[in-house]
Amino acid sequence: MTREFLKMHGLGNDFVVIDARHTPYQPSEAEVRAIANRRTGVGCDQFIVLEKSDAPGVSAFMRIRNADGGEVGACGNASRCIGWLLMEESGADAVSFQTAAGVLHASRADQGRITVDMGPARLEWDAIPLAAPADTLRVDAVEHAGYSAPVAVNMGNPHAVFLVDDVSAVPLADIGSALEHHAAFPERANIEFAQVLSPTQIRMRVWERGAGVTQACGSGACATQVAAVRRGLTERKADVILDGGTLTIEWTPDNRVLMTGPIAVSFRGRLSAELVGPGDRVDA
Ligand SMILES: N[C@@H](CCC[C@H](N)C(=O)O)C(=O)O
Repeated sequence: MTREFLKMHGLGNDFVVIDARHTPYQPSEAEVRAIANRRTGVGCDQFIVLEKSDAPGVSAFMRIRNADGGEVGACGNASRCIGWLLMEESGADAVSFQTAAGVLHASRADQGRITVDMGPARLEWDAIPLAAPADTLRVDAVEHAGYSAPVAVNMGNPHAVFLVDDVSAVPLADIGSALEHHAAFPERANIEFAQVLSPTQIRMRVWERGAGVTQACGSGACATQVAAVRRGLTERKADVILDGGTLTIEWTPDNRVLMTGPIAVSFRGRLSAELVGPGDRVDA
């Protein structure tokens, strides 16, 4: 038998989710790329594997891989999806689970939405990480195609947020890759362009590391709200409007970043035999 998967998304940022809590599954980068391929595979922005965790007080471990196969520390939209799955399974209204970047806490919010405490925003240059010491409020070393001095924030993964006057004018697909791979970011970076509409509303577009332009990025929305508060542009709680919909983000005075938004299940399926090597098949 091949592996069963669940296709889920958060505001159009979509995931193939595999439950490997009983039968371990660690596909190679090439295998993840094949599954994520929208023409020949299932198609997704991120590939999520739910694994067993022996850590106290957590329900599972969430492993996150980008469409390019690389493993990363955070994915806000998938965290809401996994939080919801684990709560549905247990019947609880709150759950904790582990990621490579730390333990996350998810809970039910209004209108079927899910809140995830995405943990602290890291703002030190070497936590982003940047290649050299710099003020993360304006990283002057970064300049490309007329866009410069982003705010750098680590939300378990690296983000560079450019605050601009007109986000719709940004040629994101043309310049995203060069910024992701800028020499200032030794681990590459997720790139956000954001326009503050009011003290409680931001419009944001994203180029994700390892995935390109996506409909939404939860950790990117968190980084954007942190960046806007740091620049004195928004209140502590604001709506971040992405191409795929809206997330409410609150950066608390004790440095927790709370993200609230919807989740969706698209369909359940099985990976075809070509996408799963013989060694990774599961018993019927
Ligand atoms: N879509 C995600 C972020 C996924 C990881 C990111 N591309 C990275 O490389 O760090 C989100 O919703 O946060």
